[in-house]
Amino acid sequence: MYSNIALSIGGSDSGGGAGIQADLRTFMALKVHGCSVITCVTAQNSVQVKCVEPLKKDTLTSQIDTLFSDFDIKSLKTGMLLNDSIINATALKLKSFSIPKIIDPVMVSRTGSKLLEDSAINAYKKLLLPIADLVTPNIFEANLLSNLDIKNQVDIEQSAKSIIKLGAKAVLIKGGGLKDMKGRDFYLDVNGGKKWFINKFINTQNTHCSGCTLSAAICGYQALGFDLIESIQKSKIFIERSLKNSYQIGSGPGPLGHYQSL
Ligand SMILES: Nc1ncnc2c1ncn2[C@@H]1O[C@H](COP(=O)(O)OP(=O)(O)OP(=O)(O)O)[C@@H](O)[C@H]1O
Ligand SMILES: Cc1ncc(CO)c(N)n1
Repeated sequence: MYSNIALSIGGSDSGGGAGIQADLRTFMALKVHGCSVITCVTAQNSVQVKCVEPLKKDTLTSQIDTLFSDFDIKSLKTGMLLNDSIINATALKLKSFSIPKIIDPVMVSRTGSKLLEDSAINAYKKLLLPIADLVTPNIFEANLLSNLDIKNQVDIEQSAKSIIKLGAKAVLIKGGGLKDMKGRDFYLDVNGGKKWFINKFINTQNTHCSGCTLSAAICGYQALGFDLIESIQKSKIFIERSLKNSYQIGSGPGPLGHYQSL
């Protein structure tokens, strides 16, 4: 029986750069069997998100139930959850699973489109952060979760403290959104454990869904049995290699090169 199984709960990116497609590629590169629960379908390429359609609540929950009734899923991550209703339904299901849960609070695409309705930020704070083993906001998302305007390293550490107060067991704030912080991510946990995880700056425009890839890699390494800190460490190596191997497929930022990573 093959038991290295991970689950991604998120949106489909028709361009194949982000969302479920990026997560499954990441799992595959780590030799983890990837399952997926689609929350919504996006019509997306490298320059725009043209339309978004959420799935019906029953279709969403049925995917989760069907997977857990048969597979021994070892870890899971969430990505694009779009609205209150999807966050509510997902949180209700996830509460009962005692596997590592990584919450990537996807809010806006690299091309600037909203992937989360404004009114749903509170649902993230109330329902998902309290059940998160790790939450992985970028700078923009950390600002919204902590009501700050992060400008530097000190602000990042302050924001992480606020996010822990919302109930997450650990937080990893990704520095990619600040000019001098690309590759530098700050980790803080509920026990006061803290660490800067740093990878080399890679000079590329092809960073479409570097965030999805990082959280999927952490989830994948946890499915392989590594603890959280080891999983983050390994994922930072994975992300650096994937950024080095990234490529352009349209006129905007291209995807990461997961396959060439190992
Ligand atoms: N140019 C870069 N060189 C090296 N590492 C980078 C670079 N840009 C981002 N990273 C790293 O990639 C990971 C993802 O960070 P980023 O801040 O880009 O996430 P994100 O904004 O959620 O991405 P996306 O919205 O595209 O999914 C982090 O570990 C970050 O440090
Ligand atoms: C479906 C989906 N999930 C996540 C992102 C984040 O970049 C995206 N652009 N699309």
